[in-house]
Amino acid sequence: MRRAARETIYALATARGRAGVSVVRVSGPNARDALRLTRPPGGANSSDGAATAAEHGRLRLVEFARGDAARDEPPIDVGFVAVFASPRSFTGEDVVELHAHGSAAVQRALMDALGTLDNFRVAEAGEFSRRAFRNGKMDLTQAEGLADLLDADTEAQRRQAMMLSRNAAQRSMYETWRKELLTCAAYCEAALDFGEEEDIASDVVERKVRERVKALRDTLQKYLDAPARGELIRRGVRVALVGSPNVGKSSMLNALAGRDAAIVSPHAGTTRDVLEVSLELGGYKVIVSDTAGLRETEDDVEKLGIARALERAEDADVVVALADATNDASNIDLKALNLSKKTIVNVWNKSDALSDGQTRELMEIENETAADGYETAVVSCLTGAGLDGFISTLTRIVAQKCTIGDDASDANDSTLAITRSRHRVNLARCVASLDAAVARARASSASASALELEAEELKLAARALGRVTGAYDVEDVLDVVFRDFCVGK
Ligand SMILES: Nc1nc2c(ncn2[C@@H]2O[C@H](COP(=O)(O)OP(=O)(O)OP(=O)(O)O)[C@@H](O)[C@H]2O)c(=O)[nH]1
Ligand SMILES: [Mg+2]
Repeated sequence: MRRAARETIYALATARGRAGVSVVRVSGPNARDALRLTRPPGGANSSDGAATAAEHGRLRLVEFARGDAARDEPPIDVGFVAVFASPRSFTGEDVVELHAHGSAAVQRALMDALGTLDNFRVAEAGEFSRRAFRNGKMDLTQAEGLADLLDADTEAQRRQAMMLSRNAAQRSMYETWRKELLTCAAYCEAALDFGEEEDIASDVVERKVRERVKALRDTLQKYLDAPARGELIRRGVRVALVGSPNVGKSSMLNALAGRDAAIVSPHAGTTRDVLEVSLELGGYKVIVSDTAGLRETEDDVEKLGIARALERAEDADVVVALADATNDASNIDLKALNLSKKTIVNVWNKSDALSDGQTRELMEIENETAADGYETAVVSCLTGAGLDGFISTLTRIVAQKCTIGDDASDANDSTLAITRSRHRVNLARCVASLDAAVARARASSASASALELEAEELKLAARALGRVTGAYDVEDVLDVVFRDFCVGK
């Protein structure tokens, strides 16, 4: 999919379809040729200079025409043109932006006209950003941040993406760590160079390298062990609604979604498959799954549905275990499910149908389960009673999962260290190499070959970190990072 940057690329930078304005972006060595499609307002014969003398970054009012040959033809549209001279542009190349009216016909006519220019072709998805990366305008973590910003639905996603794309905060974390490792590797090599004097070698390695490597290893491990807040904010906190058939799981999904997303019926076993709804709670993205009711069954389709429900519960960050408040038998045995480490909320639904005696009994059970560390709620999806309380409990849990206690700087750090599985994999690789380095050092203290191997492991560890920002092995990761971009970005 990689094509030469010698070609000039163009694409619609704004969404396709009807809008007030749409922007076509052109980037590459011949980008200024796009100015040949522009002429001063009033036609070719009015005083010249609108296009060719365009000032860097300034919008100029122009007419768009089909090309040099058709100067006397009526214009395609009237709009603005802006020129960003290399290297002061998004891609680092010469960039020209054509701002026209946002209609399908104008967009098509402009794109067709650009297609007639020599060495021009339509951009591939993410190609502008890829060129920006190649020209050193951003590193991979910033490119990922930009992709996240384009995808951001919630406030927390937007904030995190801005931090990644603008401040290069993630890059500086990884670069600091990488430099530390390269420094340590350099000490090892320096010790090797003075190898004849064994004392110097062991002294340097012992004091400087080992302590520093161990400290860094522990720091990185801390980030790996910390809850994956950055990832959670990006992909959303997963909440699974599980319970016996007919307890009101689908009713709860509909109540949370504020619409009839799932079928509700008095027949036990109505929901067979997993149904997902995305919501925003407290500024965070939440994905709620309605699942098939759990019970013994001979029905093959229902069995499949139940298997999926259990899988969903295991994958979820929060499990909402629903039961029918009027029916003790509807409580599921949570211990039988593999839900260790999950946050569990016990919800008793249908509180509207409780007798006074049942209400008292339920309150006792509620107190017991709360004492066991579970969150609890008593609600009625039918009347809406208790739902506000339940939703604020859920919001609190979601916010806790996405943020961290009091130390704000620590919160930012641990949220930013890992925002994608790509980062996690490389961080884990780095820690593995550091462990290997420590093991080498321990196995044969300060012998020349051990030092050499130790330096090698440290460089491998540094390389794993470099992969995150794009300092190494760029070709392997480019397609992964840029594949999610749309055409025109
Ligand atoms: N009285 C009362 N009935 C409710 C309440 N919530 C749900 N129901 C009824 O309970 C029945 C089952 O509701 P569903 O939401 O379909 O239950 P479910 O847990 O999704 O059931 P399955 O998909 O079969 O597992 C329906 O007839 C609902 O109208 C409630 O709060 N009070
Ligand atoms: Mg259902």
